[in-house]
Amino acid sequence: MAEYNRVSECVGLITLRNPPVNALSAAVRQGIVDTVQRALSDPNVKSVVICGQNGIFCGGADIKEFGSNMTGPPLIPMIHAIESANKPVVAAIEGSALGGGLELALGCHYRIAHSKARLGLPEVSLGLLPAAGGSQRLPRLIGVPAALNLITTGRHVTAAEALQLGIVDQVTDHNTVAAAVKFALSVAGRSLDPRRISTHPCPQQPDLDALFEEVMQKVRQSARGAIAPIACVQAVRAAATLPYAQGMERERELMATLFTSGQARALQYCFFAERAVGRWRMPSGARWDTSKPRPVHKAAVIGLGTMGRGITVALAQTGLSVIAVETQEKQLMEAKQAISGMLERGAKRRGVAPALDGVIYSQNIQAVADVDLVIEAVFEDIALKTKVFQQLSAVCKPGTLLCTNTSALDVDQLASETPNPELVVGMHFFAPAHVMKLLEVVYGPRSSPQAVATAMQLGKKMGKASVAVGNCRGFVGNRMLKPYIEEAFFLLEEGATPELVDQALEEFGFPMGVFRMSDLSGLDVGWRVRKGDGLVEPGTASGRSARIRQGRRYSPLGDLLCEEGHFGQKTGRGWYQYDKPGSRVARFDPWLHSFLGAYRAQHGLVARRIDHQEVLERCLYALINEGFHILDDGIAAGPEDIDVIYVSGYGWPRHRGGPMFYANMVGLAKVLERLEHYQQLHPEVPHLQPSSLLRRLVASGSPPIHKWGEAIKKLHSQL
Ligand SMILES: CC/C=C\CC(=O)SCCNC(=O)CCNC(=O)[C@H](O)C(C)(C)COP(=O)(O)OP(=O)(O)OC[C@H]1O[C@@H](n2cnc3c(N)ncnc32)[C@H](O)[C@@H]1OP(=O)(O)O
Repeated sequence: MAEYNRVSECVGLITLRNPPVNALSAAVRQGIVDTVQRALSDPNVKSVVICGQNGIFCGGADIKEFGSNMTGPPLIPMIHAIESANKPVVAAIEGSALGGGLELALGCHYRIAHSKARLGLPEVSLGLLPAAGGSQRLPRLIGVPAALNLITTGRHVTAAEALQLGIVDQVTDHNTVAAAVKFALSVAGRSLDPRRISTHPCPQQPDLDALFEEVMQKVRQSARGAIAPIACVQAVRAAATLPYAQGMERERELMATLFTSGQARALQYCFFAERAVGRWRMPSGARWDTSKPRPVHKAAVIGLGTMGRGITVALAQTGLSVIAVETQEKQLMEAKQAISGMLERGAKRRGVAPALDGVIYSQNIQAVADVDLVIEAVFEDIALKTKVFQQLSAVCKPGTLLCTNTSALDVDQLASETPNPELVVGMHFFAPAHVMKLLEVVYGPRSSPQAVATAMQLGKKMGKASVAVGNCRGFVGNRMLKPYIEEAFFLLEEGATPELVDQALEEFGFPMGVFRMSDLSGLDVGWRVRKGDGLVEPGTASGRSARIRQGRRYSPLGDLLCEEGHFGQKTGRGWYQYDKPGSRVARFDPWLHSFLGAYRAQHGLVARRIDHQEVLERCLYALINEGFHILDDGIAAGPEDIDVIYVSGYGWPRHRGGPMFYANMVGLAKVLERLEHYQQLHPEVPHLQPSSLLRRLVASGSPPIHKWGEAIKKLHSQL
């Protein structure tokens, strides 16, 4: 797991070997301890180089080991042994040096990086802190403000930035190991005292207290209840104010709390879940590893409204050539200007040239004749989309993949309007499409595995968390959102306020509660859908019967606000009021509160006191319950798919792992018991009726989440 060679006669070369990322597993740590010892005791060796195989230095501690009893040599003494060595040790950094990998490099006396390498201490994103001395060495090396920034955000820096910050000593465009060996030869015999970072004092910083106060405030605000970022600030404070040994002790104490926390488990689950969703599978048995994607060199986007523009930008930024089609000349010109602006701003942020030439604009659908893939993003209207699909089928070369960007329409129905339904998939982007991480790739029973593989690969290229899901109303994300929103409406009827509901959800960790979110996205969106479903009735009827529609409890509150022209932020009025249309600061709306009072009186509803716990249980368990239905129906292949969708697209707090992980943490029996409780109180609400999968999982002993897949298979085979 760590190979030893002597090169250039007097350099001991240690190569970490643990594919794919040379994580510091017990065997790798043992290998490092042994090979360092060997190099130091060999009188012919004057200096040492540590590198990683296959162009990657080290991806950090082996995260898979965290859940089990850790064995093997611990990291901290291993790194100390390197730092206190009497021969210079040089880290040759290619690919990544992350977490424990960078901490290992910080224990070395010198660091040489390849220009394409990335370095960072991302432990915070796993619910941890850099506890192999990273929180104590980095501030000593680069100063407190820069170290705070890196450690609390977990961001990766380029080699150029690492050089500028002083993390690395040299950057090379050539063979990094060769450069490190040359460097190691040049420094052999030099005094190492100034190179041992742990012996440095932290660089002086004026007004340290004010700095930590300010950073702590910022971190608390953005952490939304996550504890690791706060512990990171505390650890860096220890580096700035305590001698090294005491700082290390503080680092150890803080890590001990984080290491066993539910948040760390949730965040580490998210790390693996995000990778697991790439290994998609369909109910037909088709899978990621047996389905070859088609190459996509040229793509087209049809319809350049908000979604089409964002999708065009996302595609162009991957380096694809894109034909952007909009039939109306004025809209085409406006879109061209908007897309160019987005490309220019994005390129400026990333320090690259804007891909303006990658987009060709056209008013004519014939222009897409030779593309490999089309994403249709016209208005959400099945008749319009059907017409576009029929035109595309006539125009495109054989084999072109036809994708529809829809959040609600039936992908199968569209597919059935084309001569080649196997080439049709849904690509559900989230606005703004060039920014939002999530992409639902929606397959129907006739979508070919190759079409799914191609859309999934394209999503990955665009940097999206791409999740393959089956076709159903609302797919996964919006289907689960429906009971969540409905429960929030019911809570208002029963006595809650938008402020109370939102506060409970925001304290849970959502960036916005359901009502602030609804004001942002526009109340008219849901109104249009409910009208389409025949649920909206002109509103003077009163009493319970007026609130039962299509045989189930219905709250017309959202419809009534829309009838008043209160569409949310865009009209300046919604569940809150705003200074002016378009303004974002939500304020208490006295009108809304008297409206709610009058509504309750009209319907004979008596307001009662509702607490945060009830808000969370009713909104979240209703949403989770729908997640179990989705798993049972085979719409999502596993709980990870649902959780990645919710964390990357719906603001579910990452440190709570996603709705299904949260249910697993709360305990399935408890979720079932609370759903049964609320269902008894509200028998006319079907979404509170516990899913049969949830019942069966509880009956089978509530297996842990990583065993649900197996349990579901077994339960299905028993049906
Ligand atoms: C005392 C505690 C001390 C230290 C704490 C730590 O060091 S915590 C770990 C800190 N390190 C990280 O957070 C890095 C995590 N990894 C990554 O960011 C990326 O994997 C990386 C290294 C940039 C490579 O990205 P790439 O896109 O090339 O590959 P991918 O992410 O798909 O990973 C490939 C497979 O490797 C597995 N993996 C990656 N890192 C680790 C790790 N640190 N431990 C265990 N496994 C790791 C990853 O799950 C993938 O596995 P697969 O089975 O193929 O899905």
